[in-house]
Amino acid sequence: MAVNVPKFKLNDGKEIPAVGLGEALVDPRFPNLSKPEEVTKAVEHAIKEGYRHIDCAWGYGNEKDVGEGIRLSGVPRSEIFITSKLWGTWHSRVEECLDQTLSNLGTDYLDLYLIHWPVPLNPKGNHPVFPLLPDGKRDVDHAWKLADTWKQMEAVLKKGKVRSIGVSNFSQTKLEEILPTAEIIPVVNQLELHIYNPQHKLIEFMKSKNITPQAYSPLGSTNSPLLTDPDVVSIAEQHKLQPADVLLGYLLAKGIVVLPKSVTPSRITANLTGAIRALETLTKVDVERLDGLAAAGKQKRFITPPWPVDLGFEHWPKLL
Ligand SMILES: NC(=O)C1=CN([C@@H]2O[C@H](COP(=O)(O)OP(=O)(O)OC[C@H]3O[C@@H](n4cnc5c(N)ncnc54)[C@H](OP(=O)(O)O)[C@@H]3O)[C@@H](O)[C@H]2O)C=CC1
Ligand SMILES: O=C[C@H](O)[C@@H](O)[C@@H](O)[C@H](O)C(=O)O
Repeated sequence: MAVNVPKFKLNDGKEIPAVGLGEALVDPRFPNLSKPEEVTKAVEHAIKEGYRHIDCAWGYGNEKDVGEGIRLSGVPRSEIFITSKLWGTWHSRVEECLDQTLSNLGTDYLDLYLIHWPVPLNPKGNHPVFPLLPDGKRDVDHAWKLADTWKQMEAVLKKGKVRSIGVSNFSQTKLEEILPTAEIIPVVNQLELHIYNPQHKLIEFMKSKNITPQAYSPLGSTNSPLLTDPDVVSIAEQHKLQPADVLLGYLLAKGIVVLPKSVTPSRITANLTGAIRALETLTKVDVERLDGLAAAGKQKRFITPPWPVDLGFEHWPKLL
C-alpha cells in the first residue's frame, strides 16, 4: 500500500521516516515467551502496509526474525530505514556487536545505530545479556567510560557500516558525558515519551543540540491507561480519530519520531495511517492540552529496568 510517511531531517542531513515499527516483541530473559514467527509476520505486514522504518536491537534477540520479515516483504533493503542498538555487555566491543547485528539482519549496513542504555555491563559476567552480581544486582562495568563507547560508535560510522549514530535512554547528565569529546553529535535520543512522560526539559536541551527525539512506548506500552485517558478520548471523538491516533499524532506534531509496537495486523496498519491523519488534524490547542497532563498529576513511566546506577532522569523510581 502506498502511504506517504512524513520524514524528519536529522542533524547529519539524513532523513528518517517519522513513524517506525517497534520490535521489542521478545524478552530475552524469558525465551519461552518468544514467538519468532509473530515478529516476522508483523514486520512483513508492516512493510507491505507502508512502514519504511523498523526499530530493532541486539538485546531483543529477534534480529534474524526481523531480517526474515524484511526479505518476505519484497521491498528492497535500500527503501527501508533500519535501526538497531548496542547492548550493554558490548560497550567496549562496538564493532563486534554491530557485526552480529548485521549478520542477524542479513544486511551490510544500518541506517541508524544507537547505544541502547548509558550503562556498560560486565562483558565477562555470568550472563551474556543480563550479567548479575551475587547480590542479584545487574553487573555494571563502572570503570568503562561512555565517551569511549561513543568513540567506537564514531569509528563504525566512519567505516561505513552505519549511516548515522545516536543514543537511547540518555538524560542530559549522560549526554554531557559524551558531548565534550564527541566529534559527531548523536542524531537522535530514543526515550520513553508519551503524554504521561513528556520530559519537556530534556527535549528542550536536545533541541538546543539539534538531537531529534524518538518516542518508545508512545502508546504507554502494554495494557496502557493512555488509551482511555479522558482528554485523549475527548480529543479523539472531537476529530473522529482513535485514541491511539491522538497519542501518536501528538508526538509527531512536536517533531518526535514514534515507534509504536503491535503484532496485530489491523493495529499495525491503523497506527501508521491514523498517526498521519492525526498529525494533519490535531490543533495547537489539542497539543497544549496534552502537554499539560503530566504536570497536572498524571506523570508516569512504564519502562524502568533496575539499573543500579543513577541515570539522571527526572521521575525515575529510587532503586539505589
Ligand atoms: N530504547 C529502549 O530502551 C526501548 C525501546 N522500545 C521500542 O519502542 C517500541 C514500542 O514500545 P512498547 O513498550 O512496545 O509500547 P507501545 O506504546 O508501542 O505499546 C505497545 C502495546 O500497545 C498495543 N497496541 C498497539 N497498537 C494499538 C492500538 N492501535 N490500539 C490499542 N492497543 C495497541 C500493543 O498490543 P498488540 O501488540 O497486542 O497489538 C502492545 O501491547 C518497542 O517495541 C521498541 O522497539 C521500547 C522500550 C524501551
Ligand atoms: O528496548 C527495550 C528495553 O530497553 C528493554 O530492552 C529493557 O527494558 C530490558 O528489558 C531491561 O530489563 O533492561
